[in-house]
Amino acid sequence: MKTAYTADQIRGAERALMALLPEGTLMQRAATGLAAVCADLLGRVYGRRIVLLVGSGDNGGDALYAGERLARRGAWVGAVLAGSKTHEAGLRALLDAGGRVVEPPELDRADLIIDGLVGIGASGALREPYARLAETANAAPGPVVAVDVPSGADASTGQVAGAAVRARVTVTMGAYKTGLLVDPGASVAGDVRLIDIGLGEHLPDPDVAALTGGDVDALMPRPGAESDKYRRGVLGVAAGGDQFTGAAVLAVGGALRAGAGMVRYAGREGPVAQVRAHWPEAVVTPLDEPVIDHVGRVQAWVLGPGLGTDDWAHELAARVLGSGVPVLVDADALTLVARDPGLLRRDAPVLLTPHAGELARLIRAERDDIEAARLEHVRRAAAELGATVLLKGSTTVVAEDARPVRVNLTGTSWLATGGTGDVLAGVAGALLAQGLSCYDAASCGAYLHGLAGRLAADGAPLAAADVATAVPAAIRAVTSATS
Ligand SMILES: NC(=O)C1=CN([C@@H]2O[C@H](COP(=O)(O)OP(=O)(O)OC[C@H]3O[C@@H](n4cnc5c(N)ncnc54)[C@H](O)[C@@H]3O)[C@@H](O)[C@H]2O)[C@@H](O)CC1
Ligand SMILES: [K+]
Repeated sequence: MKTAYTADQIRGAERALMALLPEGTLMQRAATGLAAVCADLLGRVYGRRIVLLVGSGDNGGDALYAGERLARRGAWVGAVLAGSKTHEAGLRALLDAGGRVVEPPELDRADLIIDGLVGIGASGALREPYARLAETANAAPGPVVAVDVPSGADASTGQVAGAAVRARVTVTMGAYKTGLLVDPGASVAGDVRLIDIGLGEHLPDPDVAALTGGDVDALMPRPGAESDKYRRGVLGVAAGGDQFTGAAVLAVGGALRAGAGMVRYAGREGPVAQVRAHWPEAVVTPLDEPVIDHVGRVQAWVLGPGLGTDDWAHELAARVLGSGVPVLVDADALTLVARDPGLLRRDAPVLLTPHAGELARLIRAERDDIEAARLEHVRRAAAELGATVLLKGSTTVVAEDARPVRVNLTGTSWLATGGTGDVLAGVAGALLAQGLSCYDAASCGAYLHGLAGRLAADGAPLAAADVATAVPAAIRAVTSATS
């Protein structure tokens, strides 16, 4: 599990550790790690031009001491002092090592820029002159290495309220910060390298966590000698309408590839014909009326992709949510639930899988506000709706009351194409039917779906059906990486 923490949590751990160590030890550890990453990025240190952006706090101190180390290895190092004050001992160390104080135009001639403007001590949008320096660094030809977090991205939330440094690499101290795993912070952080400064045992329970392939492998249900198709998990899919027949095909396709023992599809005439034609493996029940009594036993339902939002769909949603098994609610069913929240009053677990627009309707918020503060809104939704919520997007996040938010790191922008959400619903639904909790089914489903997207895209456009096809390869990849 890759775990991440808020600024306050990191500060608490740092205080506990600092009490045990001579003053300045942690900053020296941080600077050593930072200088090593910079040297690695440069390839050759001697004779290279390195410009430090130095803010008034300890983030600037880290940059200055790393600059000292690089200057001792023969680099030309200049520091732009941006704050009203400067870490004095750090500046002295840099000057003693042959470094110098320079003006911002030097940024344009740098082979490497180190962003030590602000770290976990930042509050709010970058003020001047920091904001302007961040923009200048972004426009300069040399790569930027951010110290701890890219200045301008909130360490605790990943929110970017104004200008922010766009880093090639972020060297983060002691532990990942939440804002490095969640967009937009994650996308300005570049490649994140973690420097161990010894915080380990002082860290509390994480704020957010990201599954690794090994975690998914450990959570994935596997058939045993005693398994049969019923015991492996039967998923019901109530999706598709006469208008959107493809959603049903894609959701069933995702489910069939993710290990369900059986997929039962129930729907109207149009999608029934399509599902039958694509998936002879699925057990298909045409519905004349919106009832599910004759569909057969299922261990979980996927409800909603392409279903429509008319009275018929509402009645079917009420029947499915009235069943006693876990239900994944997606797409049109989210619209139905937003209109009629009473549908969610049930004892069995619910997993909601909205994108930002759908979540906006569910919790009466603005879509843009949700995109800007994904963690805050997904947590609020889980608490208010009493459900597990998977918020889709450039970083997919999964919230359930009182658990760390799970962040998915496997996605690719190529997945932003029609129908991939239907496949995700099928994959996560199949995991629910196999007995995973909503929290695990959602986060493993997002992981496998993202990885399948990467495998299917391989740097080129993909169609949603390709993602479903690649799900077994994604499962194999997590298994072979850990066996
Ligand atoms: N505390 C520790 O033990 C360690 C801290 N380390 C470094 O120290 C950093 C934290 O240092 P600090 O607590 O001094 O805080 P920072 O250096 O992150 O920032 C605080 C300074 O920035 C200014 N500031 C805050 N928000 C601003 C904004 N929006 N625009 C412009 N200026 C703003 C404040 O006035 C203050 O002077 C970490 O991110 C890390 O880089 C590392 O050296 C590891 C050890
Ligand atoms: K920084």
